[in-house]
Amino acid sequence: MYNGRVIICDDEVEILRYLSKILTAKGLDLEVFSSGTSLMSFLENHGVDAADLLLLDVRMPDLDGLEILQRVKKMNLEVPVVMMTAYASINSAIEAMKLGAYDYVTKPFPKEKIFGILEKVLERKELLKENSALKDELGIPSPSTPLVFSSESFRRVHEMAMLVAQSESNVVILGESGTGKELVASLIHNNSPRAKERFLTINCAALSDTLLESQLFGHVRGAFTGAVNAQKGLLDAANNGTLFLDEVGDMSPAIQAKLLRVLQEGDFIPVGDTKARSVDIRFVAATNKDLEEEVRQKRFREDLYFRLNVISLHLPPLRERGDDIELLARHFLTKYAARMKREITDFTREAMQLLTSYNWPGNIRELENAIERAAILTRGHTITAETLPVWRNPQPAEAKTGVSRLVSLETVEREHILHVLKASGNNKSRAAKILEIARRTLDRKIEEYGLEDGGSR
Ligand SMILES: Nc1ncnc2c1ncn2[C@@H]1O[C@H](COP(=O)(O)OP(=O)(O)OP(=O)(O)O)[C@@H](O)[C@H]1O
Repeated sequence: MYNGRVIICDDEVEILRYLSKILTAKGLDLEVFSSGTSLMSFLENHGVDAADLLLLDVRMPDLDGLEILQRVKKMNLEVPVVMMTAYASINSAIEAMKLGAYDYVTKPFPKEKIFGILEKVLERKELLKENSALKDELGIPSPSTPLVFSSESFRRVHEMAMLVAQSESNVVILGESGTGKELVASLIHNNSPRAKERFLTINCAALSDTLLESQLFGHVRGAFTGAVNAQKGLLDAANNGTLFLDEVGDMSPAIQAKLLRVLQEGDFIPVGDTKARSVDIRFVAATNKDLEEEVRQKRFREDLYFRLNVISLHLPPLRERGDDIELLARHFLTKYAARMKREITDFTREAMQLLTSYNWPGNIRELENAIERAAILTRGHTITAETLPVWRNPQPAEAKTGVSRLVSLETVEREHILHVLKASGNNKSRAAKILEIARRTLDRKIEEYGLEDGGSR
């Protein structure tokens, strides 16, 4: 018998029946969904609700398993995700592993396969518990990724960040998606007097209001439907340390008001509680929105803006960082070649030329994905231009919109959306942000232009 909780999502009723039968027989608690959208609305409102495993079908008509996996990762929901796939879609399973899935099973699978995974997952949970207790005792700071740069524009930001780190001031980091805002926030923390304390992060755009509120402030038992146990919030957990508020510009007015109290009074009240708790936290916030404009439009509170924005850092987009493209490309090549145990050591001149002449709307994250992909596709010791297919054609945003190519506005829009979707690893939330349109608008356009299957129409 096992002691745990599993969430299952599959549109095939037979599979749901089979899994429900074998898992409940082992004493597991289940939460069952027959469509991706119903699972997502549950996750948005309740998080993973202390589940130990999420079993997710890859192919579902309404919402693809891979898209759900990406959203789960973006929401920082801590649950191992196991993808269930038909043999024919094994490529999606491999893609899922790259996106951070814990494992995958091919249908039809014997029950021993699922039990084997469950045992590993439950054992891992125990280990993590011990581990985090140990880390708490020792106060070990989180390890940080090295910042790679040589450009003058980034050197100035780095210098400023190191200076700012010494102070106790709150900081706002501005910059396009994927420019390294979170990495710079961790650099500030790791070089600050709080370095031995925790650095915690939360993405304010990825969570529903209710979930964001309870993640930040915590809640008492029974505070709302589904709050089976009391839960400490991130403000409690980050006490004496640094809290990174990613996409702060997307915070609702109600949560902005509650957060302002923390900044002004140094205390907060968990959801459903009556007593305030004092905290001492340094806030680093990031956004790719124009916060001043948000304040002018009355979407972001001015008082909160002034409290957070004591110092602001502006991260330049990759296309304005000159030599950094080559340096970063080499850095990621070393990283992924080592990870794949492959001896790939260089780029052909043509490949490097493509990399340095591209405009990188998804910035460093896009570059990193591109190099990882190229390393997978490369057979020899050198990355060739052929492994960078996205850039073999001129970019729609630039060259294709020139007068020499007389096409309709619709064609340009379709191509550009497709290009940004690819560049963002098919992450629609990120693509919508790059395109500066609402996620709903993007969904509508994807449907309109038939881009769901990668635009093969
Ligand atoms: N200077 C750098 N050197 C090495 N890696 C970097 C650098 N800057 C960013 N990265 C890597 O690029 C990726 C994106 O960085 P990060 O998540 O910090 O960007 P972001 O601006 O916070 O993105 P978003 O706005 O989408 O949240 C990460 O994997 C990060 O490790």
